[in-house]
Amino acid sequence: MRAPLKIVLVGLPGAGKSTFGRQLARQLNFTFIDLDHLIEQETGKKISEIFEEEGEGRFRELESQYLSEVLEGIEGFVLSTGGGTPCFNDNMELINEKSVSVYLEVSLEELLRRLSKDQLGKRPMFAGLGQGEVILKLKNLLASREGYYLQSKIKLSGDDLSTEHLMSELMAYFRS
Ligand SMILES: Nc1ncnc2c1ncn2[C@@H]1O[C@H](COP(=O)(O)OP(=O)(O)O)[C@@H](O)[C@H]1O
Ligand SMILES: O=C(O)C1=C[C@@H](OP(=O)(O)O)[C@@H](O)[C@H](O)C1
Ligand SMILES: [Mg+2]
Repeated sequence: MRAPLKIVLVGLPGAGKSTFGRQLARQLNFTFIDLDHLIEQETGKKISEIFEEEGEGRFRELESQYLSEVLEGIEGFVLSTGGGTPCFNDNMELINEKSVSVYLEVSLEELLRRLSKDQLGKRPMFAGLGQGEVILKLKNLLASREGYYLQSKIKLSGDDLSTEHLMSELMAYFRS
């Protein structure tokens, strides 16, 4: 039987939720679920196509729907959310009711470095923006979203987070 533990990673785009989540799930021998990937699989559309063809509102509906399906379903998983997931509907409340939420807090400078190397076209939040506009967008997103992220049960700060670090924070959380 799997440990009855549900870990949900939140944070801005580029924080490493998808990358770190996969790594953590492998180490814990848990199921890994990436919410964006699940939505793409279930709808047969890329996230960018959903934004372009059906609008952000429809994406947020799908996001809330699949979030609650995952949280009500199996045990023993690491779920990487999208950067906006905690900030719409009652998603953050649900995440905290059902799981151990973890905020990956990464500096804006490091986020910018990572996203600049990435294909920004895949990320609708940054589509069509130049370098100067990406940093401004990140700042605005942080200002409007940080209040949700900070409701997480565990906060991991730093640009070089390791799974060992998260494991020790998780142990401390369960001991307290
Ligand atoms: N710890 C890290 N150090 C350096 N680059 C990273 C790290 N984690 C992720 N990245 C890179 O940053 C980009 C964004 O990572 P990703 O996991 O997609 O973030 P998120 O899912 O939070 O948006 C990717 O190109 C990824 O390879
Ligand atoms: O910040 C956002 O609103 C979004 C972040 C994306 O996920 P990542 O944080 O994994 O890039 C994805 O869910 C969608 O493009 C919207
Ligand atoms: Mg991701």
